[in-house]
Amino acid sequence: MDSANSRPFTVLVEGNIGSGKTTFLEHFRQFEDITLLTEPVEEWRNLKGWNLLDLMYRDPSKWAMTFQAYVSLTMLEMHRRPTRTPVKLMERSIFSAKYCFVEQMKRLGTLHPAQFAVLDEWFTFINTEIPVEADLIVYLKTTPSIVYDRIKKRARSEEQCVPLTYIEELHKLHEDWLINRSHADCPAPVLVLDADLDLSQITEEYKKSEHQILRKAVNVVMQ
Ligand SMILES: Cc1cc2cn([C@H]3C[C@H](O)[C@@H](CO)O3)c(=O)nc2[nH]1
Repeated sequence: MDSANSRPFTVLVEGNIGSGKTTFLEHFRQFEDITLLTEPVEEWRNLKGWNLLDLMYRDPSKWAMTFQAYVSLTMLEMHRRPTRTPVKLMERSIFSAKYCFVEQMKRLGTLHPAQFAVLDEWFTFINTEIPVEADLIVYLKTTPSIVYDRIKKRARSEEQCVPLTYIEELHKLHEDWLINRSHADCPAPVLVLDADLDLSQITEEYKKSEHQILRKAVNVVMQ
């Protein structure tokens, strides 16, 4: 692919906490035509020694702004990262930052309206000034109670205080964005996968998306 003037077919992998996004991306590590960009959680857990993820969950009102400002920066860096392969799979995006997590914290009041206004100005600037393309969104659709149990089993220490209601609200925001299509500035088609399936059955579900993603890779390479 001539990477000088064409860009990779970009797939955003979206879903609630514990919906299996990392597992989904790992399934595609077998293909050399695809670049995988996983969510930089380790950067959020250690920015110059500060665990912003932990600070945010322990005291959301104090740290939500700091955390979401840094998450958005890392997402923007991932959107802009040059990719030599015909296909790029990204875990989450500046769109889920805006429509799911920042929106959730605004509604919960852990982001003050003035803080939300600042983040929203950044999102508007990014949307108008910096081309963030998405060609397909893979939505790992889950049931809140199922991912809540997975979060408990996964036992990521910072998340153990997350209540089921938080997961339920995040689910509604994902559904609003990706099923009801309530936001116009992310027009990419959405492929919905049933991510409630457990690991033994989920590979079949992933194979459904392989065709859509790899076919695009072949098309891009053949151009
Ligand atoms: C774009 C974006 C991703 C993201 C993840 N998170 C949290 C949810 C999980 O507990 C952890 C890893 O996804 O980070 C968040 O609070 N805000 C976010 N915004």
